[in-house]
Amino acid sequence: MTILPLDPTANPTPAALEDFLAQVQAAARQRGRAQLASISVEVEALDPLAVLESIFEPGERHFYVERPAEGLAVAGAEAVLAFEAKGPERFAAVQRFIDETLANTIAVGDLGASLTGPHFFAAFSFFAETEPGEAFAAASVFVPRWQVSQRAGRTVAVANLLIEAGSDLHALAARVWRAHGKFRAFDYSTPEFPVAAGAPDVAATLRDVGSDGFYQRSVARALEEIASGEFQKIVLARAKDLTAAAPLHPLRVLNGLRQRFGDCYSFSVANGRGQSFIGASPERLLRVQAQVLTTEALAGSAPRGATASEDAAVGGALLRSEKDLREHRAVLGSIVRRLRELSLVPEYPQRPVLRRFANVQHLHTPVRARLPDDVRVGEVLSRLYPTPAVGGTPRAAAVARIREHEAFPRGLYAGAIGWIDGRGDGEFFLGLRSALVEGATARLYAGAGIVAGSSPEQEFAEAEWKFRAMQEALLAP
Ligand SMILES: C=C(O[C@@H]1C=C(C(=O)O)C=C[C@H]1O)C(=O)O
Repeated sequence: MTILPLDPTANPTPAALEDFLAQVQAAARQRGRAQLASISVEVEALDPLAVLESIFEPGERHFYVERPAEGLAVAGAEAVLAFEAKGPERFAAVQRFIDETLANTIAVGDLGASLTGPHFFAAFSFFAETEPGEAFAAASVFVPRWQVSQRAGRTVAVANLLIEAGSDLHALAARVWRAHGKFRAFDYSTPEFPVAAGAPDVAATLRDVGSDGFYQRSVARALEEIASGEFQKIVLARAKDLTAAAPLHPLRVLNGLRQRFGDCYSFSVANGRGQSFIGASPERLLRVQAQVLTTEALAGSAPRGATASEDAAVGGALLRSEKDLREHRAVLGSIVRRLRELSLVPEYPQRPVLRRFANVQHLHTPVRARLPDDVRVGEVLSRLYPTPAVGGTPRAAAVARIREHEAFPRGLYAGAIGWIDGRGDGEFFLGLRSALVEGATARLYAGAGIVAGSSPEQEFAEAEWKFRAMQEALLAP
């Protein structure tokens, strides 16, 4: 990425903007290929979710993620550039697309702050190949036309444009200028959306995907495979289909999720064809910031207690549960081993602690490592993913059985979702506690890790606590 030492706020006129675009166009002519121009400007406080909601159209592509506990929210919409890949090399293919694009990117603005410059929003499905008719490709990445983000109360608006040798700069400058004016004094009014506002949707139906007892039978079969030594751990999920009386608005559902799950990643990824994958995920896959990698093991689960003493007792039992500690160690051990394969030196505490969310509590161990300059986020992703938190151990043997034990294709459920920026920093979370929303229907997903000692009924119940977050958010007024 080339950074031009121009301050777009020092001389904020359409002519200055056109001048900058002319420099980018000169580079496009010289290099013989289109250049990405990226303009970042700090603006007055905006709520990125409200901005996205006010321009929401089911047919437009978008990416949204918010983690209120960290003061982080990012929205990006409309694709300037997009790329898809599949197969085992999909992480490398996406990283190559990003590197090539950045080699042809010219940016201006306050690029010292975080969440400035172009962001590549990416979603990787759980399996390296998808099935016909699925909503998302096995790997998809896009650069949005505009992006609004907030971190620690500071809001940045980014406009991205593709400039070709023959682009009409005057028209492009006028468009950015109009968008800039809009973000300076944002009008939050929202278009009409046919949602039954106010009353809870009593007409909604919710039913399990797969026949009665399918999940419990799958868990029983997986336990036999574990006993025969095929693998030690496998994650098996359930799905439920919800049909509402009126179309569901994914971003309004998100507003409920972010309020209730401040410590989770509340997200929405829209494919531009009317389907949005949304959720409130508790689990970071990785974050890379200034060459420091942060990841975590999150495995071993219990419900929340109704009173403080019941909650403490349930949490205490989880911290001592031999089965949950074994499950947790399998996840941690695999993360540590895979990071060492990249010659990293992971640091982590000896014992897990509890992480509590509104509906469920988990065993948690944070992991950190310094990342050498030449190791890219895509490389770490391809090494770490899928972690045994969503796949199993040993990885290949467990993952090979998942599809036959589950009644539906996973799509982005348990997938890797996040972004890589122009500095090579990035953040990815797992697509858990999630649903695929389309019109008035939604498919909800939740699963659990199966190890020796698991019981089919208990794992069914564990998924049920996890479903609760999305179920309540979707059915809320
Ligand atoms: C598989 C899911 O969650 C994962 C499985 C967990 C477990 O089995 O204890 C805990 C957290 C997640 O890593 C899910 O939410 O669908």
